[in-house]
Amino acid sequence: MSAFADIPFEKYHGTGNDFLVIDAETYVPDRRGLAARECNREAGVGADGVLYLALEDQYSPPRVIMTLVQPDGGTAPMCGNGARVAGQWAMERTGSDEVMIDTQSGTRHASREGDRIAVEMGVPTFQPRGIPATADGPLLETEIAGLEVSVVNTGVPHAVAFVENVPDEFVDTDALEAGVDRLDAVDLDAVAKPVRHADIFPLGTNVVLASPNDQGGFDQRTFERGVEGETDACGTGAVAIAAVARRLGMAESDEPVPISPIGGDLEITFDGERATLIGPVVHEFDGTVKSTHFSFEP
Ligand SMILES: N[C@@H](CCC[C@H](N)C(=O)O)C(=O)O
Repeated sequence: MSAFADIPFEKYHGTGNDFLVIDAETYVPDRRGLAARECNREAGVGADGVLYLALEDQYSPPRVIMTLVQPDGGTAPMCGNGARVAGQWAMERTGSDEVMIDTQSGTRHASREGDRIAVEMGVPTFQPRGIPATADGPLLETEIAGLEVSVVNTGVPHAVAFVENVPDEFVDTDALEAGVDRLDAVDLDAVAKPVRHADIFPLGTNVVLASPNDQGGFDQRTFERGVEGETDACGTGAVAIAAVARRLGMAESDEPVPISPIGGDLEITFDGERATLIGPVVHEFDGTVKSTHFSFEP
């Protein structure tokens, strides 16, 4: 018999979007409680979510079933950076340079591309039913809760705003005068929360700010649903920026789109409408956390 068993985890990040990875075979009696406690950056290890990964290495290529539990205790149907982490994790275990990742929003192919991991992300949808959003047609350059956004689902919903359209009341003008970039001067919490919770989105949305940069791509900031705050990167959000930029004629349709979140550099490529997310993954350290429930072992 043991109380509060030790649960092994591995800590990874993809361009700063960080996760505790727990083998799904490990008995975790309270996944919701563990995520709430251990994602907290003061009281716990600190992370943007907990990835439960189940490896099925009898297949070729190997498969991994991915479940993301977010700090609010809920699960998300997809996570682009989490899928890149899942790909790296499964490749480390199997020696394979490609794996299939089963997510709640579909099966995704991941491969090693030099020192980066690429995940095929499917076709972004602008149709309201697929967002989901209560609207008669695609929401493009539409004002929602005081912000002009274009809305797309890239596995999860994203409302994408270009920084020049953020109202001045949300921008720190002193910071601008001191030379801070407009994207960095935005009060993201203040501008994003009303959109994140707007009635038009029955399941809520993530909110992404994009700013054209010198590399022919976009700098990114993201307010994430489930984290309920800003993260250093968001893979589905990066794909959302690229998809919206192509749709609005702000990016070449045949060229890779470089996206730079706070935590590093990502690249989005398209095969027709099908997007692929490419970027680095880092295995940071390993450890154990306590289970949140008293547990009995035989
Ligand atoms: N960080 C993720 C997205 C995770 C899900 C999101 N917070 C949601 O609830 O929709 C990514 O890299 O895509």
